[in-house]
Amino acid sequence: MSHLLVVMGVSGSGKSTVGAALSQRLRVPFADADDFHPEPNIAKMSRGEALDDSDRWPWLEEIGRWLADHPDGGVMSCSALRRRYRDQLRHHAPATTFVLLEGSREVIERRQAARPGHFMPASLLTSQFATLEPLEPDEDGIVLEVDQSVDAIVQGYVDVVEGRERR
Ligand SMILES: Nc1ncnc2c1ncn2[C@@H]1O[C@H](COP(=O)(O)OP(=O)(O)OP(=O)(O)O)[C@@H](O)[C@H]1O
Ligand SMILES: O=C(O)[C@H](O)[C@@H](O)[C@H](O)[C@H](O)CO
Repeated sequence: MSHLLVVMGVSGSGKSTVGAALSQRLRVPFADADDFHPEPNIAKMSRGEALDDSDRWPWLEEIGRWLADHPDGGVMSCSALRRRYRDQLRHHAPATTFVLLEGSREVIERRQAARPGHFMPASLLTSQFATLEPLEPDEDGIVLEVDQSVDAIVQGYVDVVEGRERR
């Protein structure tokens, strides 16, 4: 079975950390959507301004192309906060599974505060939570709670997928 995943969620939910760990466990390539942002997007977030749909559109096109280029499997860490962003990615790569890292504002805020030197200011967390649209029933998705170790989150993914295969 091939694993083509987008690890999604708000800033600080652990997308980069969990995405890298999942790619190792599944032995598939990893990429981080943060590395695909054009410079003006990084500058905007660094100023404490949230990205809007028009900032995200060309960036999501790049992410979609990466997914389409990895039909045999891959893990991409990408916020993918809105349903229409996920639709845009699925347009490029329909087989993508979205893994939502879900956590309380309290836990995620604490982790962001403890993370040194990242361009994303903690002040944007309110807009990140406000923008996040949960996975809908017709989306291929898995929700994992972030308030556990990275190994436990990875194992949670494996357990869900193995459970699906047995059915
Ligand atoms: N399960 C976990 N347990 C403890 N700490 C974690 C866990 N997952 C991530 N962290 C830590 O929380 C911080 C945020 O994680 P990470 O940078 O992976 O989030 P992110 O969603 O990729 O953020 P961003 O989108 O802003 O880049 C990091 O310092 C990371 O080491
Ligand atoms: O859609 C968004 O608002 C962006 O992707 C942000 O979430 C950042 O890229 C990232 O999470 C930085 O920390």
